[in-house]
Amino acid sequence: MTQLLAARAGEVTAAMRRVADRERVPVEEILRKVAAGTVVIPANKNHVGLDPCGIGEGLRTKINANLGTSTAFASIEDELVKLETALKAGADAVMDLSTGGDLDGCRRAIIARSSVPVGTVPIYQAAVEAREKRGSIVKMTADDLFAVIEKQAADGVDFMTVHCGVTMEIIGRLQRQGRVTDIVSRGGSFLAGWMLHNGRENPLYEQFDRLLEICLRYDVTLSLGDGLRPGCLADATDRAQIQELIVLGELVDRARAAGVQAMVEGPGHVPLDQVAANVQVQKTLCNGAPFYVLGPLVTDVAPGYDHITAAIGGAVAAMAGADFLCYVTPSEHLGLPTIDDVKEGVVASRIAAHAADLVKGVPGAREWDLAMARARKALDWEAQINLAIDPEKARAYREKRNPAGTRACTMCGDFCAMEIVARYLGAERVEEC
Ligand SMILES: C[C@H]1O[C@@H](n2cnc3c(N)ncnc32)[C@H](O)[C@@H]1O
Ligand SMILES: Cc1ncc(COP(=O)(O)O)c(N)n1
Ligand code: MET
Ligand code: SF4
Ligand SMILES: [Zn+2]
Repeated sequence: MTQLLAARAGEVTAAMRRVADRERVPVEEILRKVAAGTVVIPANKNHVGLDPCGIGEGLRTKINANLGTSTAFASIEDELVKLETALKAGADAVMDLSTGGDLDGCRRAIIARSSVPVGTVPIYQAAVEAREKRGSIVKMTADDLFAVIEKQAADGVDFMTVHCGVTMEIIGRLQRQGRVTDIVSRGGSFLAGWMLHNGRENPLYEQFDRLLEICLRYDVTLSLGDGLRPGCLADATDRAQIQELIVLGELVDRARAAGVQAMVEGPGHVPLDQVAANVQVQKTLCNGAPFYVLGPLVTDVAPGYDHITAAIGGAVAAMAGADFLCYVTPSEHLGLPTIDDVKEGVVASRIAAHAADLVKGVPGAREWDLAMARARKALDWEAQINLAIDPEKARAYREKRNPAGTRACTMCGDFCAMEIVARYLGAERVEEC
């Protein structure tokens, strides 16, 4: 039974109890929201060692770190170090997006070592294998694709990105309307290429029930992919993007009816003044399904700093109701991320999520900031470092720029505002400065 079917039957699962504990909300609320489909708990029955995590309405905003090999960098060991780095930095979920080397080995190693939910995009492996075995991606068969989905589900993948909304009709609309960057989704590009070359409809759309049957058996959560997301500000919120979202909304209904948990993926490159509208439209078209956004990146011109462009968009999106932020690292648009990029990406994304949680009334969010403010006022450096979102970085700065034992910091030195005011205003009031 899936979490969704259990919730609908009124059965509180161990995963629901754990999510309720972690979120500090009553388990009845989790049960009600899982039953309604506005919260998902991606938890494959075969993922041993998973600490269940809830994503959706009213819960802490979650963040995902993308990992995985590419053709140029195919070392599993490197990706396992990135996994450790992402977990230590506070990622709530990870995705294995490998396309190079031993794909089965990499995925299995990541699942075995990950306490957080693991996602994949099965069309990647299907495409890589079609090229190896049949000479080209377009020679992939629908059965090849479903065999990969079944294998990854059996391995314990908790959520899968499936670009079911890339249909012939929408590709036609995209071509007629014209775009600057056409299709930037990797999975979307594989499917569109396959469909146009073979003159056939998307098998993930055509055989959606076959997909649901697999997800039902393992309790894989569907992450309905945005194969037609905009790849630049100029293409944002266009007809193709919105029509795909309409289709994804219909598929959410079908997934729920079948007892399969579903969330929906969103953009991408979006100007700041369209971010909230994108979230609102997703929420209405998809009947409150959790929204999983890539960024959004609010400008196209900052390669090397796209963790920042994405954090700006992510904060606004989460404030408007997005539930799950996919990190973007400083190496986006430039190359496969390094270990340092993974850390920077996770922290930037967590800052965006927390900034939104502060104003969404998420339990515990304001208390964290208040504790930091009190530690700052008390010039309690140990507490400030421990409360920091990235304690390692905070400690390094404190040590680098202050002689040991300094009470204030070298920003103001002898003229520390906190110290001066404490003398005249605070409990430690003394004679004179
Ligand atoms: C959809 C998102 O996935 C990222 N992405 C794609 N493949 C990988 C990988 N192997 N490792 C990390 N990130 C990846 C892209 O950079 C994009 O931001
Ligand atoms: C939020 C989000 N969106 C999309 C993808 C898949 O990537 P792609 O569509 O490029 O295959 C992803 N992993 N996460
Ligand atoms: C397929 S990797 C590139 C993804 C691209 N940066 C995007 O915006 O979606
Ligand atoms: S990130 Fe690089 S490889 Fe991926 S679509 Fe953009 S240019 Fe191509
Ligand atoms: Zn991009």
